[in-house]
Amino acid sequence: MTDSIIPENVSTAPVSTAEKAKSDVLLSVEDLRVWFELRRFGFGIAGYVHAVDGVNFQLAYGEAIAIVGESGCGKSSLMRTILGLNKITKGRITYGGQSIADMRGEQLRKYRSQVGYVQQDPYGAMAPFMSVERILEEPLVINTTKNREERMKRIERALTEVKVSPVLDFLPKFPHMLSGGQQQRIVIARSMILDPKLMVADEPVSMLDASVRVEILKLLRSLQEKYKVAVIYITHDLSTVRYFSRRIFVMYAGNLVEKARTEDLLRNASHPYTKALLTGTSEPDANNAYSYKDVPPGEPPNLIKPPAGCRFHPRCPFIIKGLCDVEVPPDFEIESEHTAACWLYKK
Ligand SMILES: Nc1ncnc2c1ncn2[C@@H]1O[C@H](COP(=O)(O)OP(=O)(O)OP(=O)(O)O)[C@@H](O)[C@H]1O
Repeated sequence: MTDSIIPENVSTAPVSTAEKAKSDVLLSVEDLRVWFELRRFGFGIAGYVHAVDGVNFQLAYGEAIAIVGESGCGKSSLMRTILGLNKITKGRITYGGQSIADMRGEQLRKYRSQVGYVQQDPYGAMAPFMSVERILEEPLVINTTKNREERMKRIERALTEVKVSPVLDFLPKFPHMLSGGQQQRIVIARSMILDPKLMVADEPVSMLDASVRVEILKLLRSLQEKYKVAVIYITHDLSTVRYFSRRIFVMYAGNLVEKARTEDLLRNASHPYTKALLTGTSEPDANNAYSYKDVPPGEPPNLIKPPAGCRFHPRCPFIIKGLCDVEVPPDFEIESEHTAACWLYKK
């Protein structure tokens, strides 16, 4: 185990409630806003892209969640901010109780070593001139595993965990010599090699052949369960999350509009946008060829000037005029561990 910046006595057991005791919370995102400046040549700031705009959630030790939403809703901006790559405009992210914006030097290095990252494009994620051995050895060298023998043991263990075999055959290979699925296994091995407490997987299977997607998701799931690593799985594809995460957060135009346990969200989707997403999710059912699905028309809003009130109101078939187009809806409780930011659920 690498040096931890969080107390060692903290439980890594799977969680059962969303309202976690403080000591069970690994990551807390509080009223997070990430706005990107739009610059006009020579005339300063012309406006802001409100990519993440008031996001709140807590992630427990060892918990797997999915953040689902269509392209441009702010998923990657949220993920990059958690990784410390985007500046926080407002709000806070804490890890083990410490604000990541306040971390400096050694503390920041330790935080980064405890957060694994699996990208969408495995080939782009690896230096093409480095062998598998060097790709996996580099984080160990940077994070002061001085002993070469120890490094090799960890590399072999990581490759065995991601089911790449025979291990020794893969060590001298370069990324272009591997299939897409094998490349993603190496990226996963690299993300796990420092024994992270949190892994962020950004569309990890969307660039892979359909035949290997399930295998890679199952692998991530089994590593999550075995090592009790918390996972944030980011995807636009609702059909893949049901096999993966304990909770689903639905993101629309910079906001999390619905949060629920996976089975509750699929059984009792409440926000009109979630319903639309589910309607648009294809199931491998031959009868679908004969059915018509009524998906709400329109496009996601421009995040430079998002609509007032609920951001989904211009597309919503259930709009309450004078309310939805004026006031931002808070999270209303639908059932235990299930909220929807929609005025339809005001008591
Ligand atoms: N560095 C940046 N500067 C300016 N605007 C940005 C920047 N990064 C993202 N954006 C904008 O923020 C909004 C959200 O983008 P983001 O990539 O987070 O969405 P996404 O849901 O991950 O979409 P995708 O799946 O297509 O990557 C988009 O309008 C995007 O153009």
